[in-house]
Amino acid sequence: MNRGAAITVSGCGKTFADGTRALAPLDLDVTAGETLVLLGPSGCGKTTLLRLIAGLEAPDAGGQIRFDGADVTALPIEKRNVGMVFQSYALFPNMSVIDNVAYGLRVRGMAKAARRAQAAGVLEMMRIGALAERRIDQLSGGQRQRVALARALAVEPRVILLDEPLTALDAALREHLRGEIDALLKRLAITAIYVTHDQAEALALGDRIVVMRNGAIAQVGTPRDVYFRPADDFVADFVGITNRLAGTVTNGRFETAAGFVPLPPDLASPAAAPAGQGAVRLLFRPEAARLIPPPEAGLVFEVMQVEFQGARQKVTLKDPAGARILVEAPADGVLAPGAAVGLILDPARISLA
Ligand SMILES: Nc1ncnc2c1ncn2[C@@H]1O[C@H](COP(=O)(O)OP(=O)(O)OP(=O)(O)O)[C@@H](O)[C@H]1O
Repeated sequence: MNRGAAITVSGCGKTFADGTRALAPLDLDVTAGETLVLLGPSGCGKTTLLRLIAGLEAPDAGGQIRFDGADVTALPIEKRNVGMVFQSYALFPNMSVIDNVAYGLRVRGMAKAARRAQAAGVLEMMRIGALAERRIDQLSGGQRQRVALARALAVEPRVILLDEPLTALDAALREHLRGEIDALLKRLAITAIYVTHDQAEALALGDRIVVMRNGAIAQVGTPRDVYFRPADDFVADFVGITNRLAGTVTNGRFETAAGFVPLPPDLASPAAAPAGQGAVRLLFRPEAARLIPPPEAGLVFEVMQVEFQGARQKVTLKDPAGARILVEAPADGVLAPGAAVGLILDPARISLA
């Protein structure tokens, strides 16, 4: 069963009263039931976009937001059937856990016994039933965030909006809760929009990721798209380490100082060539390359540095023009600085810029 709403954002920009332009007018389609992550550096407009979808903020004139086709632009948050979770929890500190979770149901006029039963069910689902009668100020950060999530889900929203919900927690707990949230959102098949500046969180949780920059959308894609086929340098650098080789595209091959790379058809066609032509750059991630013996390779590099990490090793390589790249390889082969190595690139994980 899919109980999530499809969301359409059309021409929604936001300029605040003081003249700050937080969002340029943008379009975005969120599929019913998906988890969409808004990823980007501080100040890029993620929270503003989330607040427009929530109904906590109105878009500039001309913007429109629809849930399952129905225009909700003029509706306040309480009429949109959305649940929200914030980094700061925003719980009532001196109320019990179960009263916090039942709060939204009380506001909707549900009778006491019924709302407590429904809240207790959600607490069980989140595996914090034992905390029902505790006060919020007696809970750990991770427990508070579970309560905040339970409260958002208790009203059975069709959309859940999460703004950096794990940022206040320590690394181990963050990763653990991330897994729980992921499983929960998939099980409920609710539409979720999740704001974060943490790329690992975005890659792990998102069905799709919207990478934002300066109030605009830089790229929308699956985690694999965004990671392996970043739309531009900004996306490539924001979402991990990227190698860049300078060269030219000729006859379906990328030619560079270290040799050549055969291009897959979608990159070799003239239509795929970056604007301007002439010199282009080939982009790939450290793990998209495999080391092989030089005679078998189109690309040959010199080993500069090897960092042994147990199962894997990080190898810094230099091409004849002096450009450096970083490759991650299994640690089974011993590499000596100064040696020549061949490189083969996974055609599905390279891009041109
Ligand atoms: N109420 C407001 N009045 C004026 N400017 C605002 C207001 N709210 C946000 N801004 C500005 O709009 C821009 C986008 O802010 P927003 O909070 O959406 O960014 P963000 O990507 O969520 O950043 P962060 O991760 O730091 O929360 C910023 O320059 C911010 O200072």
